[in-house]
Amino acid sequence: MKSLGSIRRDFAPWNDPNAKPYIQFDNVTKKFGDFTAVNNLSLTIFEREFFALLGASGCGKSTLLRMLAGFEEPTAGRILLDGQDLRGIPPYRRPVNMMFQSYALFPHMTVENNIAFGLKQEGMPKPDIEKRVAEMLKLVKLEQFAKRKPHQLSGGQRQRVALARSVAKRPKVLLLDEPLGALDKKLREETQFELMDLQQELGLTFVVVTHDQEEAMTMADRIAIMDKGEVMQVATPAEVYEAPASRFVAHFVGNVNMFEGKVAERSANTTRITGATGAQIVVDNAADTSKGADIVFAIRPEKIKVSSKKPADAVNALEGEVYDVAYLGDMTVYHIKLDDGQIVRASALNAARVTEDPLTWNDRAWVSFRPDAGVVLAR
Ligand SMILES: Nc1ncnc2c1ncn2[C@@H]1O[C@H](COP(=O)(O)OP(=O)(O)OP(=O)(O)O)[C@@H](O)[C@H]1O
Repeated sequence: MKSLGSIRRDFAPWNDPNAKPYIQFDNVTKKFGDFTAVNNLSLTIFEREFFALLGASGCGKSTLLRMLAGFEEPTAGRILLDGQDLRGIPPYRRPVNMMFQSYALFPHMTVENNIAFGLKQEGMPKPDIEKRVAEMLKLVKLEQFAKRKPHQLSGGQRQRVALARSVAKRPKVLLLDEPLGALDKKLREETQFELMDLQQELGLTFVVVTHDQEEAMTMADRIAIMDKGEVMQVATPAEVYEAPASRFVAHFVGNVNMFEGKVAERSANTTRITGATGAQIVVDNAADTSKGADIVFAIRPEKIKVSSKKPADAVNALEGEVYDVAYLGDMTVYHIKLDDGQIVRASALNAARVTEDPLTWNDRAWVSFRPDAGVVLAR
């Protein structure tokens, strides 16, 4: 596959066969009574990685994090940190810290005392505490708020205090469970970038739990997509989006169109697929597709072009009718009902203010796409 790399150009230890994993989940199962929250899961995370656990509510992502922190023990399997089995090691003796949401700040304490709290408990000498707190305040850009109490701060500022408090002890690994959950969209996006900067500046390993795919895509080096206590795919955001391993992952992250059919013919480089109603498309060869096999071609909306006339040079062009148009400002989303009844979603960036070939409801339209614009998945 062509470069679907990490956002940090030179950081991809997972591709280096000699790189040693920092955190290892080794066939980990967690049961609560009869219920299996995490099912025989294996996963490796590297030092300095920003790793995201992404999944719907109840898929087991918090349970995984809590086992790493030491608040729960696995029912079976092992968790290793830097080669050491963590079983039996209490939370406070693990080089791991959990960042809780900002409402866990002490309301009666000033910002600086909130940040200093864990250091005092640890018995750090006073001058060292003062130095560390000053460093932390600078890091999260809250120097002028040191003497305020949490209720005198905005939501985003409180979040930064919570962050400063959790990194003050210099844990090697910081665990973040829905860290930006309490923030509104705009602030959330800003804070995502701040978190990424902070992680790089401190050289820490971050494991973040989120159910927000955009958040995971924005921040993480790699994402583990979870479902029902199992990992469905672990990959970079670009790989998860452009090369989803399964229909589940393709649907879970972003929008996707699925063309279902049987392999009609395979030539050197391409596979011809015939759909249920006889329409044919040509796609790049996928591994293991023999003639007659049931397959699905998954393609993202922005890879599909919509036009009023049949594009002369398109390998794949299917005709239909404009069913819906949604103008979103930066882009326009079309729903095209193909003549075989399938509805295709296509999105076009509104790069110019005025469109030359505007399409509207009930217009005849063509959708076209390249053979390499999507991925072939098993049905
Ligand atoms: N202490 C417990 N006792 C019994 N069941 C539990 C316990 N903790 C978690 N579970 C169950 O395990 C499953 C996974 O929970 P977990 O908190 O890991 O999910 P999650 O993916 O983090 O979901 P959410 O996004 O809603 O927090 C859920 O069905 C939950 O009800």
